[in-house]
Amino acid sequence: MTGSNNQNNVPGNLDQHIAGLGVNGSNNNRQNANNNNNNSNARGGNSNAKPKRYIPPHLRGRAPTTPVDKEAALERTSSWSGNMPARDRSRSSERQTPGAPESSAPGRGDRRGDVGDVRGTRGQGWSGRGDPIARTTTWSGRRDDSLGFGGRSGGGGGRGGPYGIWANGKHVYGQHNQRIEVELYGSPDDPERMHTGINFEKYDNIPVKATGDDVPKPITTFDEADLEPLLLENIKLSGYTVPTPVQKWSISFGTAGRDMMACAQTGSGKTGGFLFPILNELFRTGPAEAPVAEGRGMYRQRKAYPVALILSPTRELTSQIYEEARKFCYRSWVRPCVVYGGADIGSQLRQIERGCDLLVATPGRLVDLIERARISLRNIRYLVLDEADRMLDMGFEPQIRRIVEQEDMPGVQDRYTLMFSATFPRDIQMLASDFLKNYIFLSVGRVGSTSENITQKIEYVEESDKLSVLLDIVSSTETAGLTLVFVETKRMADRLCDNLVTNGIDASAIHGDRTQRERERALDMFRTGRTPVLVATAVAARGLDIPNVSHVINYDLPSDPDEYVHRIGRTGRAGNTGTATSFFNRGNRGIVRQLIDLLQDSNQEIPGWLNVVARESSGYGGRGRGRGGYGGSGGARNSGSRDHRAQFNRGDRDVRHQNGPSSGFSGRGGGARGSGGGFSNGTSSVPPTLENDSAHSWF
Ligand SMILES: Nc1ncnc2c1ncn2[C@@H]1O[C@H](COP(=O)(O)OP(=O)(O)OP(=O)(O)O)[C@@H](O)[C@H]1O
Repeated sequence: MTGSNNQNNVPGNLDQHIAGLGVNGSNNNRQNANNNNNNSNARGGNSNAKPKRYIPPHLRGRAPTTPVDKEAALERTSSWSGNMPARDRSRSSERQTPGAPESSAPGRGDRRGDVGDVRGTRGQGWSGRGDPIARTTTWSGRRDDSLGFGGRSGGGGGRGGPYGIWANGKHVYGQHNQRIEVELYGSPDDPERMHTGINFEKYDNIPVKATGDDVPKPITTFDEADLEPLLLENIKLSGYTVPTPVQKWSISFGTAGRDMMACAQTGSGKTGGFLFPILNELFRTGPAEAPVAEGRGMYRQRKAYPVALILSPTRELTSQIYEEARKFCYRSWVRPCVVYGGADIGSQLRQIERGCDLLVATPGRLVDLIERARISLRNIRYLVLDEADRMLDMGFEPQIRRIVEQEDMPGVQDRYTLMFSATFPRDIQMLASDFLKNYIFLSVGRVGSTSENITQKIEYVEESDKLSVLLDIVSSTETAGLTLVFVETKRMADRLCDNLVTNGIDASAIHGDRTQRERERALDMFRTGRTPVLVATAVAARGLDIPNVSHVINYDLPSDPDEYVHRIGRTGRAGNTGTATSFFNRGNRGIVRQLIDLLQDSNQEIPGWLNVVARESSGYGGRGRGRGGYGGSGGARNSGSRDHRAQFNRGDRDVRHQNGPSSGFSGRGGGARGSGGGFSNGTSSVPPTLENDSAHSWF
């Protein structure tokens, strides 16, 4: 695809090697990019010619919708989002080009404006997909608030509304509501809905290991799992027919009442992995006892007492988890709620007041609300740290300790704690143990490994050539779907986005310096295909689940291999396939060994030149890590560790053989190295053993 493809197996020392790769690659790439621009291809053209507009595959052939006045919609949005600063008008790509075809999928930003208008007419229901807070406000108008805010029972169920209640020790379901069902679950042909891909069933071939005392057996199917009927119904409405491995195990751990630390590959269903066991138990057991009222008079009821708390590191991921929770809480007594920074706190407070049983939050906003005495954690029975390794690294750990240890949350013995991530460095595992009791460590695939659904390419590209190569790639007709481009700095994200727009590519940018409104809008534009290229910083690296992302490009490679795993994991989700291309040059030598480990581990092709770089870069392995997990001159990948307790030889059991009849192992033998062949076929009779595993240098 690019000139740098020809550079494999170049002999010579590192500098010659790199210099040669850069020069040749750059010329070819420039040439290619220019050719592409002159040809005015699928995604762009030169700046003089009118660019042909790119239409993502899932929107092709659909009738354009009536254009809407987006600026007016944005203004309406301010009715709920408070005093947001004016949008940066320089992001020309995020405004619809006059006369350009409108996406048939209505943008969330536009619908959000409508929702803002609807808010004053509670109880009428709606079917848009706007702001979750505004939406909940509308829904929540049907609750019987006289019952207080402890989160036990709304009045909706009893009056034919969509809300369930808990009454006389029984779960009384709310009524079906077709509009809400369409809004929550979409329709089968909804382009914004994630469809499982051809490799979904192969998740069962991934080796699973659960270690700890008395590990219960996993469930095999949703139907046989003895799930609460309403949860089962909602799972089916969501289009899930078969549980993914992490769900099979976590549901059984939930039933057994065990804490867990679960590590499973990106896009393999970890959100359901923590929501299902929690909701199953909540649906079965009902709400907590009402807390003793605090304060007096009208202020008495203003504090919420959630029973489940899910903490996640970014606003967008928090919002996404909340959307997932809404699907599975439908018609139940459990009211999900969301709070995160950057959004209007007044709306969030009103939402909380109307009922808050399951709270999804970013740590900063939660601390704010605790300080305002609007949330108490004393009723918490379930605590989830999603992206747990991130939540416990240096940036978040003090806030997490404060929330979990220094407020009124029940202690570790009196709550269930669940931690999930695709990566779990050993040092963070050790730290995490402080928050868990007698937990089960679950690993689906190797800890910190990438999904084999992602084809990983490493291209040698000098800094000065990156833009040309990127233009070449995003302009290529081979590239279908949405493309997510990661850069290291916020400034670079803006600059690159502008460069792409100048070159006729419809792009938007997301990073921490943009207002929340701008961030959400950029994400909406991307999700709906109106700007099929999104330039992002690490803020979009973890957890985001956007259908049709077919290509992730590391314009700037991260220095942390775990960050690499999360970034490329935005594609190749739910059994779909995807491609990740990373630009590598001499500035990235610090990650070369870990990168090779990751590529080997998921049976990817390793360019010959990368091995040469690795050999000649020994000594770079320990540099530039963002946290303490990757030290050492050899640069051994710490995240490859399994359960860190194993080193103490405390009798942990390899329980992979309990994986159920439909499972089986990948047949990768002593790991993926050298075995070739993409996703394993599951027919091998040689499951990996502890001995095989320990042959890996990074265990
Ligand atoms: N059992 C299932 N059947 C069908 N689809 C599923 C199932 N479980 C999850 N999915 C879908 O798979 C996609 C990925 O799930 P999810 O976002 O939970 O992955 P994840 O493991 O948390 O990824 P990440 O590590 O990136 O956070 C989602 O679109 C989700 O709806």
